[in-house]
Amino acid sequence: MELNIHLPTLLLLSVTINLMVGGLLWLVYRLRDRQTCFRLWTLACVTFVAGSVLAGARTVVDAPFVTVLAAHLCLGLSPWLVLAGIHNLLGMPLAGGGRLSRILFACGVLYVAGLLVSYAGDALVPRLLTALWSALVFSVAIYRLASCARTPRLPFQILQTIFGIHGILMMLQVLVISTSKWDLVGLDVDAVLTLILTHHLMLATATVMALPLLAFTQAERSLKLLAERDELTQLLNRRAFLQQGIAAFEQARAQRNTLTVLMIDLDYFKEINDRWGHEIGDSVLSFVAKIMSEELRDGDIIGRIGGEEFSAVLNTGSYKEVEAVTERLLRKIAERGRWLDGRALNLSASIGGVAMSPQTQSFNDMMRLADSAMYQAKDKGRNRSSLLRCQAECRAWCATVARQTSACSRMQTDSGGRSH
Ligand SMILES: Nc1nc2c(ncn2[C@@H]2O[C@H](COP(=O)(O)OP(=O)(O)OP(=O)(O)O)[C@@H](O)[C@H]2O)c(=O)[nH]1
Repeated sequence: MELNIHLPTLLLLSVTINLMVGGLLWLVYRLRDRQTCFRLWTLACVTFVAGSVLAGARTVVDAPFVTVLAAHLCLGLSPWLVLAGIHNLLGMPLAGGGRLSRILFACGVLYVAGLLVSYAGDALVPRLLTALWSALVFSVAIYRLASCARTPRLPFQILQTIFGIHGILMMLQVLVISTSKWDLVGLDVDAVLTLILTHHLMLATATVMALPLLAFTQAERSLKLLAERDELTQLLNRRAFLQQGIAAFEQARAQRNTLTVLMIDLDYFKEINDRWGHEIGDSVLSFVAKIMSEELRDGDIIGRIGGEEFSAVLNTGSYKEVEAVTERLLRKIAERGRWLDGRALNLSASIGGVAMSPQTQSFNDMMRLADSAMYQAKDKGRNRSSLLRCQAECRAWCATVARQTSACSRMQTDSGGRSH
């Protein structure tokens, strides 16, 4: 096999690109609140460049301590730094984080020990050790990226593909080096290793270029979460809840499906605040949010739409199902909220609910009806639910709510308030 790859040129190109991308990552690190992953990835570029330069100096310097040992330590450290950056970005601990981290650490110790023992002898052994170590680190990186199901998936898949090809190449290198001693298949070992090195350099460059893409999509995702979540309960905030509720309503109408809106309000919450303080009040709100998240289904939309007011959109219009859900919610709140943080709080809630019907022309109609049903539950003595049952009843409610709404806007106008 005739290969016309001019290795020094390729090395120079890879070193230049890694230096440029490393510089860019360092700049991002300085500009973006010093996010640690960017510093780790900058160091990964630097160690990769250092390793490549030191290994390349082999032809002019006869000092294996530098051109083999130091070079391979740098080349082995580089993928590990990439992995450490990914861990930092995804918020996972690298050290002390379970069995996989311990195995990786043990393999790292063996790898360094192996280099120390072999660097002065056959040059292929350190190469084999570094290839094995890199393949292991890439496999762990693939596993880590796969185990956190985040959206958008694309940057994760790009990196996983690069790491996958990289890992396969490294294992191929291990295979070629280990069989080279016996010359089993008559391979031109140097040519094949040069080919592998060429791809290795290109993939290493592709990796450092793909990392910022991953970091930026992660940052965008965090911002989106921040904008649509209620800080205290981590449920959807009012704006995001309404947005998702309207979308679910339109979709249900288009597909001739149905859904139910629930309005949940804590009873006598002001007394809890007044008696135990706002901090306890806050933990009560988090407690109710937790119960709702646990008791409702994954596809249901749950939000905190006001102080002590929660709302949910359920993917069902069945009175029986909704009744079972509200009974379960009321029971859990009362049972688990009897004592909270060592205090007798005796929590309860009132729930109003309405299913989609010809009378509910918009999601806002449903919210209004569920709200007035919830007030009916309060009027009837609290700690109960009030669900609008049939179309006739719903029609009557719609008329009442419409009268109340127009009376309210009349009152606002009469008292000098502005109606929009
Ligand atoms: N701790 C805490 N309290 C809040 C928050 N938002 C609103 N509140 C309080 O919630 C209370 C709501 O009181 P009300 O509207 O009178 O309702 P209630 O006491 O639950 O009475 P009913 O609903 O009629 O049973 C007020 O004291 C608000 O200060 C919050 O984020 N944290």
